[in-house]
Amino acid sequence: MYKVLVSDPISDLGIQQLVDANDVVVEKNTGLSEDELVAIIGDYDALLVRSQTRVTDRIMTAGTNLKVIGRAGVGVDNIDLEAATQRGIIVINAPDGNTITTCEHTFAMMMALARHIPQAYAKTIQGTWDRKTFLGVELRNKTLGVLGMGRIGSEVAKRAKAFGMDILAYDPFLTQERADKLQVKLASVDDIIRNADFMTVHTPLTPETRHMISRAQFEVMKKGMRIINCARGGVVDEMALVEAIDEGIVAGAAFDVFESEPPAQDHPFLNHPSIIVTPHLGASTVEAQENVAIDVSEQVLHILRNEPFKNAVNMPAVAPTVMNKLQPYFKLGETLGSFAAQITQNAVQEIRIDYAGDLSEVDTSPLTRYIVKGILARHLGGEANIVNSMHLAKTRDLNVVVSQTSATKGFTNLITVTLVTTQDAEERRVAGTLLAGYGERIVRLDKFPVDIAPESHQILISHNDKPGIIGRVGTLLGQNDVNIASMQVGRKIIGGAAIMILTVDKAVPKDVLVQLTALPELNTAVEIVLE
Ligand SMILES: NC(=O)c1ccc[n+]([C@@H]2O[C@H](COP(=O)([O-])OP(=O)(O)OC[C@H]3O[C@@H](n4cnc5c(N)ncnc54)[C@H](O)[C@@H]3O)[C@@H](O)[C@H]2O)c1
Ligand SMILES: O=C(O)CC[C@@H](O)C(=O)O
Repeated sequence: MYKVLVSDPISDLGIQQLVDANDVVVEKNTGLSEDELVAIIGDYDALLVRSQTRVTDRIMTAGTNLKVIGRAGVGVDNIDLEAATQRGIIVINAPDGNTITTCEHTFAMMMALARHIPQAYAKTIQGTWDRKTFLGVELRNKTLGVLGMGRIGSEVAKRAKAFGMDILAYDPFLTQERADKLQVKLASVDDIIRNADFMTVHTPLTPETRHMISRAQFEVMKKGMRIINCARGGVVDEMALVEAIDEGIVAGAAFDVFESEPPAQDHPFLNHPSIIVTPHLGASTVEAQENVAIDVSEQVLHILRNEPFKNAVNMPAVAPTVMNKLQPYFKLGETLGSFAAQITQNAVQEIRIDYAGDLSEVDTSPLTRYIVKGILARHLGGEANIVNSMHLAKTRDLNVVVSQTSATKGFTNLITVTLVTTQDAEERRVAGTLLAGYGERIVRLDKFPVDIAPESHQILISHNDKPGIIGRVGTLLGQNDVNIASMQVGRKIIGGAAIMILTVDKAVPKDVLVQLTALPELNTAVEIVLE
Protein backbone atom coordinates (compact mmCIF):
# COMPACT_ATOMS: atom_id res chain seq x y z
CA MET A 1 0.00 0.00 0.00
CA TYR A 2 1.33 3.41 -0.93
CA LYS A 3 0.78 6.17 1.62
CA VAL A 4 0.04 9.70 0.41
CA LEU A 5 0.06 12.72 2.72
CA VAL A 6 -1.92 15.82 1.71
CA SER A 7 -0.45 18.67 3.76
CA ASP A 8 -2.28 21.69 2.27
CA PRO A 9 -5.98 22.24 1.51
CA ILE A 10 -6.45 20.52 -1.86
CA SER A 11 -9.77 19.91 -3.66
CA ASP A 12 -11.46 16.70 -2.43
CA LEU A 13 -12.92 16.07 -5.86
CA GLY A 14 -9.48 16.51 -7.40
CA ILE A 15 -7.83 13.84 -5.24
CA GLN A 16 -10.77 11.41 -5.51
CA GLN A 17 -8.88 9.13 -7.91
CA LEU A 18 -6.14 8.71 -5.30
CA VAL A 19 -8.69 8.03 -2.59
CA ASP A 20 -10.41 5.46 -4.83
CA ALA A 21 -7.20 3.65 -5.80
CA ASN A 22 -7.05 0.28 -4.05
CA ASP A 23 -3.27 0.40 -3.66
CA VAL A 24 -3.18 3.87 -2.04
CA VAL A 25 -4.06 5.26 1.38
CA VAL A 26 -4.58 9.04 1.48
CA GLU A 27 -4.21 10.97 4.72
CA LYS A 28 -4.98 14.68 5.09
CA ASN A 29 -3.09 16.60 7.72
CA THR A 30 -2.86 20.31 6.96
CA GLY A 31 -1.19 23.26 8.69
CA LEU A 32 1.72 21.23 10.10
CA SER A 33 4.95 22.89 11.21
CA GLU A 34 8.29 21.72 9.76
CA ASP A 35 9.01 19.76 12.97
CA GLU A 36 5.61 18.07 12.84
CA LEU A 37 6.14 17.09 9.21
CA VAL A 38 9.64 15.79 9.93
CA ALA A 39 8.17 13.59 12.66
CA ILE A 40 5.65 11.84 10.39
CA ILE A 41 6.93 12.08 6.80
CA GLY A 42 8.97 8.85 7.05
CA ASP A 43 5.71 6.88 6.75
CA TYR A 44 4.75 8.31 3.37
CA ASP A 45 5.55 7.52 -0.26
CA ALA A 46 4.10 10.75 -1.65
CA LEU A 47 3.44 14.28 -0.42
CA LEU A 48 0.83 16.55 -2.01
CA VAL A 49 1.12 20.30 -1.37
CA ARG A 50 -0.11 23.69 -2.58
CA SER A 51 1.99 26.73 -1.76
CA GLN A 52 1.73 26.81 2.05
CA THR A 53 3.87 23.80 2.96
CA ARG A 54 7.56 24.57 2.65
CA VAL A 55 9.15 21.28 1.67
CA THR A 56 12.65 21.67 3.06
CA ASP A 57 15.77 19.53 2.89
CA ARG A 58 15.10 18.48 6.50
CA ILE A 59 11.65 17.18 5.61
CA MET A 60 13.04 15.26 2.63
CA THR A 61 15.87 13.80 4.70
CA ALA A 62 13.27 12.46 7.11
CA GLY A 63 11.12 11.26 4.21
CA THR A 64 13.08 8.08 3.65
CA ASN A 65 10.23 6.48 1.66
CA LEU A 66 9.33 9.62 -0.26
CA LYS A 67 9.22 9.00 -4.02
CA VAL A 68 7.26 11.98 -5.22
CA ILE A 69 6.19 15.46 -4.15
CA GLY A 70 3.18 16.71 -6.06
CA ARG A 71 2.56 20.47 -6.22
CA ALA A 72 -1.08 21.25 -7.00
CA GLY A 73 -0.22 24.42 -8.95
CA VAL A 74 2.58 25.95 -11.01
CA GLY A 75 5.24 27.57 -8.79
CA VAL A 76 7.55 25.14 -6.99
CA ASP A 77 9.42 27.82 -5.05
CA ASN A 78 8.15 26.28 -1.79
CA ILE A 79 10.02 23.04 -2.57
CA ASP A 80 13.80 22.62 -2.25
CA LEU A 81 14.32 21.21 -5.75
CA GLU A 82 18.05 20.72 -5.36
CA ALA A 83 17.53 18.58 -2.26
CA ALA A 84 14.75 16.60 -3.98
CA THR A 85 16.99 15.89 -6.98
CA GLN A 86 19.88 14.82 -4.77
CA ARG A 87 17.59 12.44 -2.91
CA GLY A 88 16.01 11.11 -6.10
CA ILE A 89 12.57 12.42 -5.21
CA ILE A 90 10.51 13.34 -8.25
CA VAL A 91 8.82 16.74 -8.01
CA ILE A 92 5.82 17.24 -10.27
CA ASN A 93 3.53 20.21 -10.71
CA ALA A 94 0.25 20.93 -12.46
CA PRO A 95 1.27 23.65 -14.89
CA ASP A 96 -1.90 24.05 -16.95
CA GLY A 97 -4.79 23.73 -14.55
CA ASN A 98 -4.82 27.26 -13.14
CA THR A 99 -3.73 29.31 -16.17
CA ILE A 100 -7.11 30.73 -17.12
CA THR A 101 -8.14 31.31 -13.52
CA THR A 102 -4.98 33.31 -12.80
CA CYS A 103 -5.32 35.20 -16.06
CA GLU A 104 -8.89 36.14 -15.09
CA HIS A 105 -7.72 37.24 -11.65
CA THR A 106 -5.16 39.46 -13.34
CA PHE A 107 -7.99 41.12 -15.26
CA ALA A 108 -10.09 41.43 -12.14
CA MET A 109 -7.13 43.22 -10.53
CA MET A 110 -6.47 45.39 -13.59
CA MET A 111 -10.06 46.56 -13.77
CA ALA A 112 -10.37 47.02 -10.02
CA LEU A 113 -7.20 49.14 -10.22
CA ALA A 114 -8.44 51.18 -13.18
CA ARG A 115 -11.76 51.91 -11.45
CA HIS A 116 -10.74 51.98 -7.74
CA ILE A 117 -13.36 49.35 -6.99
CA PRO A 118 -12.04 48.12 -3.59
CA GLN A 119 -11.55 51.68 -2.30
CA ALA A 120 -15.00 52.76 -3.59
CA TYR A 121 -16.63 49.70 -2.08
CA ALA A 122 -15.03 50.32 1.32
CA LYS A 123 -16.29 53.93 1.41
CA THR A 124 -19.75 53.10 0.11
CA ILE A 125 -20.42 50.48 2.76
CA GLN A 126 -19.28 52.97 5.41
CA GLY A 127 -22.14 55.21 4.27
CA THR A 128 -20.14 57.73 2.20
CA TRP A 129 -21.56 58.42 -1.28
CA ASP A 130 -18.32 59.67 -2.90
CA ARG A 131 -18.53 60.07 -6.69
CA LYS A 132 -15.58 62.47 -7.08
CA THR A 133 -12.57 60.70 -5.60
CA PHE A 134 -12.77 57.58 -7.70
CA LEU A 135 -12.36 58.85 -11.21
CA GLY A 136 -11.02 55.92 -13.19
CA VAL A 137 -9.41 55.28 -16.57
CA GLU A 138 -10.43 53.12 -19.52
CA LEU A 139 -8.38 50.18 -20.69
CA ARG A 140 -9.29 50.89 -24.32
CA ASN A 141 -6.42 52.39 -26.37
CA LYS A 142 -4.04 51.97 -23.45
CA THR A 143 -0.72 50.15 -23.78
CA LEU A 144 -0.32 47.03 -21.68
CA GLY A 145 3.22 45.79 -21.02
CA VAL A 146 3.42 42.05 -20.32
CA LEU A 147 6.60 40.73 -18.72
CA GLY A 148 6.64 36.96 -19.14
CA MET A 149 4.72 35.52 -22.06
CA GLY A 150 4.31 31.95 -20.85
CA ARG A 151 0.96 30.32 -20.26
CA ILE A 152 -0.65 33.06 -18.17
CA GLY A 153 1.03 36.06 -19.83
CA SER A 154 -0.12 34.86 -23.27
CA GLU A 155 -3.73 34.42 -22.10
CA VAL A 156 -3.66 37.88 -20.54
CA ALA A 157 -2.39 39.33 -23.83
CA LYS A 158 -5.18 37.61 -25.79
CA ARG A 159 -7.88 39.03 -23.55
CA ALA A 160 -6.31 42.49 -23.49
CA LYS A 161 -6.81 42.61 -27.26
CA ALA A 162 -10.55 42.25 -26.68
CA PHE A 163 -10.38 45.36 -24.46
CA GLY A 164 -8.80 47.32 -27.30
CA MET A 165 -5.37 47.52 -25.65
CA ASP A 166 -2.02 47.61 -27.49
CA ILE A 167 0.35 45.05 -26.11
CA LEU A 168 4.10 45.26 -25.62
CA ALA A 169 5.48 41.89 -24.62
CA TYR A 170 8.82 40.74 -23.30
CA ASP A 171 9.97 37.19 -22.66
CA PRO A 172 13.45 35.80 -23.39
CA PHE A 173 11.76 32.98 -25.33
CA LEU A 174 9.26 35.09 -27.27
CA THR A 175 9.98 34.82 -30.98
CA GLN A 176 8.82 37.34 -33.61
CA GLU A 177 6.68 34.59 -35.15
CA ARG A 178 4.84 33.89 -31.91
CA ALA A 179 4.50 37.60 -31.14
CA ASP A 180 2.87 38.08 -34.57
CA LYS A 181 0.55 35.16 -33.95
CA LEU A 182 -0.51 36.62 -30.60
CA GLN A 183 -0.76 40.09 -32.16
CA VAL A 184 1.61 41.62 -29.64
CA LYS A 185 4.61 43.85 -30.21
CA LEU A 186 7.91 42.25 -29.27
CA ALA A 187 9.53 44.69 -26.82
CA SER A 188 12.38 45.02 -24.36
CA VAL A 189 11.86 45.56 -20.64
CA ASP A 190 13.03 49.11 -21.21
CA ASP A 191 10.41 49.70 -23.99
CA ILE A 192 7.71 48.50 -21.63
CA ILE A 193 8.86 50.63 -18.74
CA ARG A 194 9.03 53.79 -20.83
CA ASN A 195 5.80 53.27 -22.80
CA ALA A 196 3.21 51.16 -21.01
CA ASP A 197 0.16 52.54 -19.20
CA PHE A 198 -0.43 49.24 -17.45
CA MET A 199 2.22 46.63 -16.74
CA THR A 200 1.58 43.07 -15.60
CA VAL A 201 4.25 40.55 -14.59
CA HIS A 202 3.95 36.80 -15.29
CA THR A 203 7.42 35.40 -14.70
CA PRO A 204 8.63 32.97 -12.08
CA LEU A 205 10.79 34.40 -9.29
CA THR A 206 14.38 33.61 -10.26
CA PRO A 207 17.68 35.33 -9.44
CA GLU A 208 17.21 37.14 -12.77
CA THR A 209 13.61 38.27 -12.21
CA ARG A 210 14.06 39.19 -8.55
CA HIS A 211 13.51 42.98 -8.35
CA MET A 212 13.58 43.22 -12.14
CA ILE A 213 11.35 46.24 -11.56
CA SER A 214 13.14 48.36 -8.98
CA ARG A 215 14.44 51.88 -8.33
CA ALA A 216 16.36 52.11 -11.64
CA GLN A 217 13.25 51.14 -13.64
CA PHE A 218 10.94 53.49 -11.70
CA GLU A 219 13.30 56.38 -12.46
CA VAL A 220 12.64 56.08 -16.21
CA MET A 221 9.07 54.79 -16.04
CA LYS A 222 6.19 56.38 -17.92
CA LYS A 223 4.43 58.63 -15.46
CA GLY A 224 1.07 57.34 -14.26
CA MET A 225 1.70 53.65 -14.96
CA ARG A 226 -0.42 51.06 -13.12
CA ILE A 227 1.29 47.79 -12.14
CA ILE A 228 -0.23 44.36 -11.53
CA ASN A 229 1.55 41.36 -10.02
CA CYS A 230 -0.30 38.06 -9.88
CA ALA A 231 2.88 36.05 -10.41
CA ARG A 232 5.37 36.01 -7.57
CA GLY A 233 6.21 38.49 -4.82
CA GLY A 234 9.67 39.97 -5.36
CA VAL A 235 9.56 40.38 -9.14
CA VAL A 236 8.65 44.00 -8.38
CA ASP A 237 10.66 45.56 -5.55
CA GLU A 238 7.95 46.32 -2.97
CA MET A 239 9.69 49.16 -1.15
CA ALA A 240 10.81 50.87 -4.36
CA LEU A 241 7.21 50.59 -5.66
CA VAL A 242 5.77 52.31 -2.60
CA GLU A 243 8.30 55.13 -3.04
CA ALA A 244 7.45 55.42 -6.76
CA ILE A 245 3.74 55.69 -5.93
CA ASP A 246 4.36 58.27 -3.22
CA GLU A 247 6.54 60.26 -5.64
CA GLY A 248 3.73 60.26 -8.22
CA ILE A 249 5.56 58.08 -10.77
CA VAL A 250 3.21 55.11 -10.44
CA ALA A 251 -0.54 55.74 -10.31
CA GLY A 252 -1.40 52.54 -8.51
CA ALA A 253 -0.67 48.86 -8.05
CA ALA A 254 -2.65 45.64 -7.66
CA PHE A 255 -0.78 42.79 -6.01
CA ASP A 256 -1.89 39.22 -5.32
CA VAL A 257 1.53 38.10 -4.15
CA PHE A 258 4.12 39.33 -1.65
CA GLU A 259 7.82 38.93 -1.07
CA SER A 260 6.94 37.27 2.21
CA GLU A 261 3.52 35.67 2.66
CA PRO A 262 1.46 36.51 4.55
CA PRO A 263 2.82 40.08 4.69
CA ALA A 264 3.58 41.65 8.08
CA GLN A 265 0.76 43.67 9.65
CA ASP A 266 2.72 46.90 9.04
CA HIS A 267 3.55 46.11 5.40
CA PRO A 268 3.34 49.41 3.48
CA PHE A 269 1.00 47.88 0.85
CA LEU A 270 -1.70 47.33 3.45
CA ASN A 271 -3.93 50.36 3.80
CA HIS A 272 -2.06 52.28 1.08
CA PRO A 273 -4.76 54.26 -0.79
CA SER A 274 -3.29 53.47 -4.23
CA ILE A 275 -2.48 49.79 -3.71
CA ILE A 276 -5.03 47.00 -3.80
CA VAL A 277 -4.20 43.53 -2.60
CA THR A 278 -5.56 40.00 -2.50
CA PRO A 279 -4.13 37.14 -0.42
CA HIS A 280 -2.57 35.02 -3.22
CA LEU A 281 -5.94 34.18 -4.70
CA GLY A 282 -4.81 33.95 -8.33
CA ALA A 283 -5.45 30.21 -8.56
CA SER A 284 -8.36 30.10 -6.15
CA THR A 285 -11.37 29.05 -8.18
CA VAL A 286 -13.35 25.86 -7.88
CA GLU A 287 -12.39 24.93 -11.42
CA ALA A 288 -8.66 25.57 -11.08
CA GLN A 289 -8.38 23.78 -7.75
CA GLU A 290 -10.12 20.74 -9.16
CA ASN A 291 -7.99 20.83 -12.32
CA VAL A 292 -4.64 21.04 -10.54
CA ALA A 293 -5.59 18.39 -7.99
CA ILE A 294 -6.79 16.01 -10.71
CA ASP A 295 -3.63 16.54 -12.76
CA VAL A 296 -1.25 16.08 -9.86
CA SER A 297 -3.10 13.06 -8.41
CA GLU A 298 -3.03 11.32 -11.78
CA GLN A 299 0.74 11.76 -12.11
CA VAL A 300 1.42 10.76 -8.50
CA LEU A 301 -0.44 7.50 -9.15
CA HIS A 302 1.64 6.85 -12.26
CA ILE A 303 4.88 7.47 -10.38
CA LEU A 304 3.94 5.27 -7.43
CA ARG A 305 2.97 2.50 -9.84
CA ASN A 306 6.18 2.90 -11.84
CA GLU A 307 4.29 3.97 -14.95
CA PRO A 308 5.28 6.73 -17.41
CA PHE A 309 4.44 10.18 -16.07
CA LYS A 310 4.64 13.84 -17.09
CA ASN A 311 5.19 17.29 -15.55
CA ALA A 312 8.32 16.42 -13.59
CA VAL A 313 10.01 19.65 -12.57
CA ASN A 314 13.39 18.19 -11.67
CA MET A 315 13.71 16.18 -14.88
CA PRO A 316 13.78 17.47 -18.45
CA ALA A 317 10.40 17.74 -20.15
CA VAL A 318 9.86 15.29 -22.99
CA ALA A 319 7.08 15.35 -25.59
CA PRO A 320 4.59 12.46 -25.17
CA THR A 321 5.36 11.20 -28.70
CA VAL A 322 9.06 10.95 -27.84
CA MET A 323 8.27 9.30 -24.50
CA ASN A 324 6.08 6.68 -26.22
CA LYS A 325 8.92 5.86 -28.57
CA LEU A 326 11.54 5.62 -25.82
CA GLN A 327 9.57 3.77 -23.20
CA PRO A 328 10.11 0.24 -24.59
CA TYR A 329 13.88 0.84 -24.35
CA PHE A 330 14.03 1.88 -20.69
CA LYS A 331 14.46 -1.66 -19.33
CA LEU A 332 17.06 -2.53 -21.99
CA GLY A 333 18.97 0.69 -21.22
CA GLU A 334 19.10 -0.03 -17.51
CA THR A 335 20.13 -3.64 -18.19
CA LEU A 336 22.97 -2.56 -20.48
CA GLY A 337 24.19 -0.04 -17.90
CA SER A 338 24.06 -2.62 -15.14
CA PHE A 339 25.76 -5.30 -17.30
CA ALA A 340 28.54 -2.92 -18.32
CA ALA A 341 29.16 -1.85 -14.72
CA GLN A 342 29.33 -5.45 -13.49
CA ILE A 343 31.93 -6.53 -16.03
CA THR A 344 34.08 -3.46 -15.29
CA GLN A 345 36.47 -4.01 -12.41
CA ASN A 346 38.38 -0.71 -12.46
CA ALA A 347 37.08 2.76 -11.57
CA VAL A 348 35.09 4.35 -14.37
CA GLN A 349 35.96 7.86 -15.56
CA GLU A 350 33.74 8.16 -18.63
CA ILE A 351 30.46 6.70 -19.81
CA ARG A 352 29.97 6.68 -23.58
CA ILE A 353 26.52 5.98 -24.91
CA ASP A 354 25.91 5.59 -28.61
CA TYR A 355 22.38 5.46 -30.03
CA ALA A 356 22.16 4.07 -33.55
CA GLY A 357 19.38 3.56 -36.07
CA ASP A 358 15.82 4.57 -35.03
CA LEU A 359 17.11 5.97 -31.76
CA SER A 360 19.11 8.64 -33.54
CA GLU A 361 15.90 10.46 -34.48
CA VAL A 362 14.66 11.35 -30.99
CA ASP A 363 15.81 13.13 -27.85
CA THR A 364 17.18 10.16 -25.93
CA SER A 365 18.01 12.03 -22.71
CA PRO A 366 15.37 10.16 -20.62
CA LEU A 367 16.84 6.86 -21.82
CA THR A 368 20.34 8.05 -20.90
CA ARG A 369 19.09 8.52 -17.33
CA TYR A 370 18.06 4.84 -17.18
CA ILE A 371 21.42 3.68 -18.54
CA VAL A 372 23.36 5.85 -16.09
CA LYS A 373 21.12 4.65 -13.27
CA GLY A 374 21.92 1.05 -14.24
CA ILE A 375 25.65 1.81 -14.14
CA LEU A 376 25.60 3.68 -10.83
CA ALA A 377 23.30 1.23 -9.07
CA ARG A 378 26.16 -1.29 -8.97
CA HIS A 379 27.88 0.79 -6.29
CA LEU A 380 25.10 3.06 -5.05
CA GLY A 381 22.22 0.56 -4.96
CA GLY A 382 18.82 2.11 -4.38
CA GLU A 383 20.31 5.59 -3.95
CA ALA A 384 20.58 5.93 -7.72
CA ASN A 385 17.39 6.49 -9.67
CA ILE A 386 16.29 8.16 -12.88
CA VAL A 387 15.81 11.54 -11.18
CA ASN A 388 19.26 11.81 -9.65
CA SER A 389 21.39 9.58 -11.93
CA MET A 390 22.81 12.44 -14.04
CA HIS A 391 23.34 14.55 -10.92
CA LEU A 392 25.12 11.67 -9.16
CA ALA A 393 27.34 11.11 -12.20
CA LYS A 394 28.27 14.79 -12.24
CA THR A 395 29.08 14.91 -8.53
CA ARG A 396 31.38 11.94 -9.09
CA ASP A 397 33.17 13.66 -11.99
CA LEU A 398 31.88 10.97 -14.33
CA ASN A 399 31.82 12.30 -17.84
CA VAL A 400 28.73 11.15 -19.78
CA VAL A 401 29.26 11.41 -23.54
CA VAL A 402 26.27 10.68 -25.76
CA SER A 403 26.36 10.29 -29.52
CA GLN A 404 23.72 9.44 -32.09
CA THR A 405 24.14 7.99 -35.52
CA SER A 406 21.58 6.98 -38.10
CA ALA A 407 23.86 4.16 -39.31
CA THR A 408 21.97 0.99 -38.41
CA LYS A 409 25.01 -1.26 -37.83
CA GLY A 410 22.84 -4.22 -38.89
CA PHE A 411 20.07 -3.49 -36.37
CA THR A 412 17.01 -1.26 -36.54
CA ASN A 413 18.10 0.16 -33.22
CA LEU A 414 21.26 -0.32 -31.22
CA ILE A 415 22.43 1.05 -27.88
CA THR A 416 26.13 0.74 -27.13
CA VAL A 417 27.40 1.49 -23.64
CA THR A 418 31.14 1.88 -23.19
CA LEU A 419 32.78 2.40 -19.82
CA VAL A 420 36.21 3.96 -19.94
CA THR A 421 38.19 3.22 -16.81
CA THR A 422 40.97 5.06 -15.04
CA GLN A 423 43.21 1.99 -15.51
CA ASP A 424 45.08 2.78 -18.76
CA ALA A 425 41.77 4.03 -20.21
CA GLU A 426 40.64 0.39 -20.56
CA GLU A 427 37.22 0.18 -22.25
CA ARG A 428 34.40 -2.30 -21.54
CA ARG A 429 31.56 -2.34 -24.03
CA VAL A 430 28.06 -3.81 -24.11
CA ALA A 431 25.58 -3.31 -26.94
CA GLY A 432 21.92 -4.26 -27.04
CA THR A 433 18.88 -4.01 -29.22
CA LEU A 434 15.14 -4.48 -29.05
CA LEU A 435 14.30 -7.21 -31.57
CA ALA A 436 10.73 -7.26 -32.87
CA GLY A 437 9.09 -10.42 -31.52
CA TYR A 438 12.13 -11.38 -29.38
CA GLY A 439 12.47 -8.48 -26.97
CA GLU A 440 15.75 -7.32 -25.41
CA ARG A 441 18.98 -8.85 -26.66
CA ILE A 442 22.61 -8.18 -25.83
CA VAL A 443 24.35 -8.42 -29.20
CA ARG A 444 27.90 -7.36 -28.44
CA LEU A 445 30.29 -7.78 -25.53
CA ASP A 446 33.56 -5.91 -25.97
CA LYS A 447 34.77 -7.04 -29.40
CA PHE A 448 32.65 -10.22 -29.52
CA PRO A 449 29.31 -10.51 -31.34
CA VAL A 450 26.84 -12.44 -29.09
CA ASP A 451 23.11 -13.06 -28.84
CA ILE A 452 21.98 -13.12 -25.22
CA ALA A 453 18.51 -12.70 -23.77
CA PRO A 454 19.29 -10.92 -20.46
CA GLU A 455 18.32 -13.06 -17.46
CA SER A 456 18.64 -12.70 -13.70
CA HIS A 457 21.85 -14.72 -13.26
CA GLN A 458 24.66 -15.00 -15.76
CA ILE A 459 28.35 -15.84 -15.66
CA LEU A 460 30.75 -14.14 -18.03
CA ILE A 461 33.95 -16.09 -18.53
CA SER A 462 36.96 -14.98 -20.49
CA HIS A 463 39.27 -17.78 -21.58
CA ASN A 464 41.61 -19.01 -24.27
CA ASP A 465 39.91 -20.81 -27.14
CA LYS A 466 41.24 -24.29 -26.33
CA PRO A 467 39.52 -27.71 -26.58
CA GLY A 468 37.95 -29.08 -23.39
CA ILE A 469 37.31 -25.79 -21.61
CA ILE A 470 33.52 -25.84 -22.08
CA GLY A 471 33.37 -29.34 -20.61
CA ARG A 472 35.48 -28.40 -17.60
CA VAL A 473 33.29 -25.38 -16.83
CA GLY A 474 30.10 -27.48 -17.18
CA THR A 475 31.45 -30.20 -14.90
CA LEU A 476 32.56 -27.74 -12.21
CA LEU A 477 29.21 -25.95 -12.17
CA GLY A 478 27.36 -29.28 -12.09
CA GLN A 479 29.48 -30.43 -9.12
CA ASN A 480 28.45 -27.25 -7.32
CA ASP A 481 24.74 -27.70 -8.12
CA VAL A 482 24.62 -24.67 -10.46
CA ASN A 483 22.34 -25.55 -13.36
CA ILE A 484 23.16 -24.08 -16.79
CA ALA A 485 20.07 -22.86 -18.69
CA SER A 486 21.92 -21.70 -21.80
CA MET A 487 25.41 -21.00 -23.06
CA GLN A 488 27.02 -18.78 -25.69
CA VAL A 489 30.63 -18.70 -26.80
CA GLY A 490 32.33 -16.01 -28.83
CA ARG A 491 35.78 -15.67 -30.34
CA LYS A 492 37.41 -13.63 -33.05
CA ILE A 493 40.08 -16.10 -34.16
CA ILE A 494 40.54 -19.83 -33.64
CA GLY A 495 42.67 -20.44 -30.57
CA GLY A 496 42.62 -16.79 -29.55
CA ALA A 497 40.86 -14.88 -26.78
CA ALA A 498 37.27 -16.04 -26.24
CA ILE A 499 34.28 -15.44 -24.01
CA MET A 500 31.58 -17.69 -22.64
CA ILE A 501 28.26 -16.43 -21.26
CA LEU A 502 26.26 -18.88 -19.22
CA THR A 503 22.74 -18.27 -18.04
CA VAL A 504 22.24 -20.09 -14.77
CA ASP A 505 19.19 -20.75 -12.63
CA LYS A 506 20.36 -19.21 -9.37
CA ALA A 507 22.96 -17.04 -7.68
CA VAL A 508 26.51 -18.37 -8.05
CA PRO A 509 28.41 -18.79 -4.77
CA LYS A 510 31.64 -16.73 -4.64
CA ASP A 511 33.84 -19.79 -4.09
CA VAL A 512 32.51 -21.34 -7.31
CA LEU A 513 33.69 -18.25 -9.22
CA VAL A 514 37.10 -18.66 -7.55
CA GLN A 515 37.20 -22.36 -8.58
CA LEU A 516 36.25 -21.40 -12.15
CA THR A 517 39.06 -18.86 -12.37
CA ALA A 518 41.51 -21.54 -11.26
CA LEU A 519 40.66 -23.78 -14.26
CA PRO A 520 43.41 -24.10 -16.90
CA GLU A 521 43.09 -21.64 -19.84
CA LEU A 522 40.38 -19.68 -17.98
CA ASN A 523 41.20 -16.03 -17.23
CA THR A 524 38.25 -14.44 -15.44
CA ALA A 525 34.78 -15.45 -14.25
CA VAL A 526 32.28 -12.77 -13.20
CA GLU A 527 28.71 -13.20 -12.10
CA ILE A 528 26.21 -10.72 -13.58
CA VAL A 529 22.98 -10.22 -11.71
CA LEU A 530 20.18 -8.39 -13.50
CA GLU A 531 16.88 -7.29 -11.97
N1 LIG B 1 -1.11 34.17 -8.10
C1 LIG B 1 -1.28 32.89 -8.25
O1 LIG B 1 -2.01 32.25 -7.52
C2 LIG B 1 -0.58 32.17 -9.36
C3 LIG B 1 -1.23 31.13 -10.03
C4 LIG B 1 -0.57 30.49 -11.07
C5 LIG B 1 0.70 30.86 -11.41
N2 LIG B 1 1.32 31.84 -10.70
C6 LIG B 1 2.66 32.28 -11.06
O2 LIG B 1 2.59 33.00 -12.28
C7 LIG B 1 3.83 32.92 -12.97
C8 LIG B 1 3.61 32.54 -14.41
O3 LIG B 1 2.99 31.27 -14.50
P1 LIG B 1 2.87 30.54 -15.92
O4 LIG B 1 2.03 29.34 -15.70
O5 LIG B 1 2.50 31.51 -16.96
O6 LIG B 1 4.37 30.10 -16.10
P2 LIG B 1 5.16 29.87 -17.48
O7 LIG B 1 6.35 29.07 -17.12
O8 LIG B 1 4.22 29.33 -18.49
O9 LIG B 1 5.60 31.33 -17.91
C9 LIG B 1 6.63 32.04 -17.30
C10 LIG B 1 7.33 32.81 -18.39
O10 LIG B 1 8.23 33.72 -17.79
C11 LIG B 1 9.30 33.85 -18.69
N3 LIG B 1 10.46 34.46 -18.08
C12 LIG B 1 11.43 33.88 -17.35
N4 LIG B 1 12.36 34.80 -17.02
C13 LIG B 1 11.96 35.97 -17.57
C14 LIG B 1 12.50 37.28 -17.58
N5 LIG B 1 13.64 37.54 -16.95
N6 LIG B 1 11.82 38.24 -18.22
C15 LIG B 1 10.68 37.96 -18.85
N7 LIG B 1 10.11 36.73 -18.89
C16 LIG B 1 10.75 35.76 -18.25
C17 LIG B 1 9.55 32.44 -19.16
O11 LIG B 1 10.29 32.41 -20.36
C18 LIG B 1 8.13 31.93 -19.34
O12 LIG B 1 7.69 32.08 -20.66
C19 LIG B 1 4.65 31.90 -12.16
O13 LIG B 1 5.50 32.62 -11.28
C20 LIG B 1 3.63 31.16 -11.35
O14 LIG B 1 4.16 30.61 -10.19
C21 LIG B 1 0.70 32.52 -9.71
O1 LIG C 1 -1.88 27.02 -4.53
C1 LIG C 1 -2.18 28.20 -4.74
O2 LIG C 1 -3.27 28.68 -4.48
C2 LIG C 1 -1.16 29.11 -5.42
C3 LIG C 1 -0.87 28.65 -6.78
C4 LIG C 1 0.05 29.52 -7.59
O3 LIG C 1 0.82 30.37 -6.87
C5 LIG C 1 0.87 28.68 -8.51
O4 LIG C 1 2.05 28.97 -8.69
O5 LIG C 1 0.29 27.76 -9.11
